[in-house]
Amino acid sequence: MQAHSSSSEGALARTADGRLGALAAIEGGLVVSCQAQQGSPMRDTATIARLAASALQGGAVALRVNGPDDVSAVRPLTDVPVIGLDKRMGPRRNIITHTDEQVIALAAAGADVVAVDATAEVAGDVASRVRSAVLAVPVPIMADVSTLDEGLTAWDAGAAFVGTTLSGYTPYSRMDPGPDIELVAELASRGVRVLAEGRFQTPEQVARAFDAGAFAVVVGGAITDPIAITRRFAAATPRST
Ligand SMILES: CC(=O)N[C@H](C=O)[C@@H](O)[C@H](O)[C@H](O)COP(=O)(O)O
Repeated sequence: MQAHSSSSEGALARTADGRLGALAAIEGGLVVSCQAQQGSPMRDTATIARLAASALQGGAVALRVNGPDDVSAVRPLTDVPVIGLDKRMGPRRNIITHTDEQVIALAAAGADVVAVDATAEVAGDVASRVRSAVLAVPVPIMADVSTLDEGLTAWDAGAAFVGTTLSGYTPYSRMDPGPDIELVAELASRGVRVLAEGRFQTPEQVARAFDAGAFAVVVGGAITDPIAITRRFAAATPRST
């Protein structure tokens, strides 16, 4: 078993330019993902900014925001960390930031943390992809992974956070209807700083992720997607087919 603590120290050292606050600000809190896909009535930068402001009033300790335009709009609203990503269509519908150009654009737009796709499916060589992103910008990198192996590799390559974001979205990862708390526990037990993310629907699940060792929990659709929220309630009605 490799020691994984050295990457943690590396992440802290990399953020000693004043960004150390990002780690401390996120620890033990709720991060709210404020995103809307093309085709949604919510897909409008001003609307995303209002979602972000609402999440902040509700107690979010950080925000996760898609694309440089939305990051730029949300940045001036708050001092809490903004995790930027750039989600594109590709072999699957949710390819997260996968080039250094995207990483640099997000940091330039004001992201305090940049999330990258660290799945073998997209990155191929996960270690090289993460290392390259780490060297490209002076802000911490969050590696969005789908499996334990990807998470450990990304952490050893210098990611400041590993997100369970993509578990259930690669063909080889665990496909659970709910959040992958098992992956959170597996990563945390190896000393990885884990952001639990993906398919959280209830506060009880959030508490379970912290019990499993999560550094913080990211919730998206259950808070910020009125279409998905409506569907959940509509499905409980006699009219639902
Ligand atoms: C897989 C993928 O595309 N995830 C994206 C990553 O940023 C977002 O669409 C999710 O909303 C986010 O991860 C939060 O997850 P959830 O909305 O399930 O709470």
